Amino acid sequence: MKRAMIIYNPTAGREMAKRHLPGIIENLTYNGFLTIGYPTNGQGSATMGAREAAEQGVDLVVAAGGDGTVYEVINGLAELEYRPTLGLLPFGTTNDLARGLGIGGGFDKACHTLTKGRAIPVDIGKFNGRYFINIAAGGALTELTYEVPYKLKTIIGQLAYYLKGFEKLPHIKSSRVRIEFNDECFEGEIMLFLLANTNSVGGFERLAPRAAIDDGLFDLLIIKKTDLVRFIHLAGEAIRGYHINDQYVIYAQAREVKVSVENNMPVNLDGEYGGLLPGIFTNLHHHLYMMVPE
Ligand SMILES: Nc1ncnc2c1ncn2[C@@H]1O[C@H](COP(=O)(O)OP(=O)(O)OP(=O)(O)O)[C@@H](O)[C@H]1O
Repeated sequence: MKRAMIIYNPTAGREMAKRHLPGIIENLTYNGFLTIGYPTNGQGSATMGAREAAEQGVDLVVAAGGDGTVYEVINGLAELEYRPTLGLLPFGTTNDLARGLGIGGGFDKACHTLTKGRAIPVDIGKFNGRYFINIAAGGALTELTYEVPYKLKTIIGQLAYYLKGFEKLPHIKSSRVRIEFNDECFEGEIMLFLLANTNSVGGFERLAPRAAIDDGLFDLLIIKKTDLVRFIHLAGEAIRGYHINDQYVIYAQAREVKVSVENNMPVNLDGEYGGLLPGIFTNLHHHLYMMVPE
């Protein structure tokens, strides 16, 4: 029998993971997996669980939670020689990665993907010794995802992020950066930059139109300094995917991106705090195997 570990965050999203756990174990067991559940109990817990699973030679590690749980699991696996296949059960608030990979459509479908889907090689990103799989970002508003308390997300879901965004919007500032990618270099004031590994970022689905999780490249977006009105207008364009040709936007694809800053700038990795700039973002091509729908 193969072995699976379900690393579940009981506090993710509307706190549904615990309720579904017996059904998940039943489903995996019927499909030939000896399955154990691993509840997370705070920061770093999913990382430890994933490491433990790999050391035990488990075949499939399932991140059952939101993007933050996936991020922690990736960080547990990335530096190991033996890396089990990764599966997702999207129980979080936003579930960007799951949406980007077409995993969803209800609990039964997501479970079906774990046992009957395809295992594909996927890229992950590395930044100053940390790893991410969906997005890395810095600058205006990018810190809001890890500033929203999880209790608020449990009560009002994604609205909690929007409220925090509105609260911060009037105070956003530009930052001076130097961003090197391919043979190009941008130096100047920006509102934010973003590196995407899928086209599902922060609930937007057209932000990084060419992003693919297995192409060895990040989609890089740099939003240059604008006034608030223009910035809000750009956000509206981004929902429809019209932002790419805007004069304030630089859009490129790159395998490695180096970012230097004048003042310390925090980095958001998959919605979690990912340390401070400066640093280099590197795409690790086909570093993991993941279960995706057939
Ligand atoms: N038992 C726990 N109690 C409180 N926090 C926890 C617990 N287990 C994990 N965490 C924290 O939860 C965060 C990850 O949450 P996760 O991303 O899974 O859900 P979410 O925030 O609701 O969803 P999303 O990221 O998709 O919006 C991490 O910061 C992690 O440290």
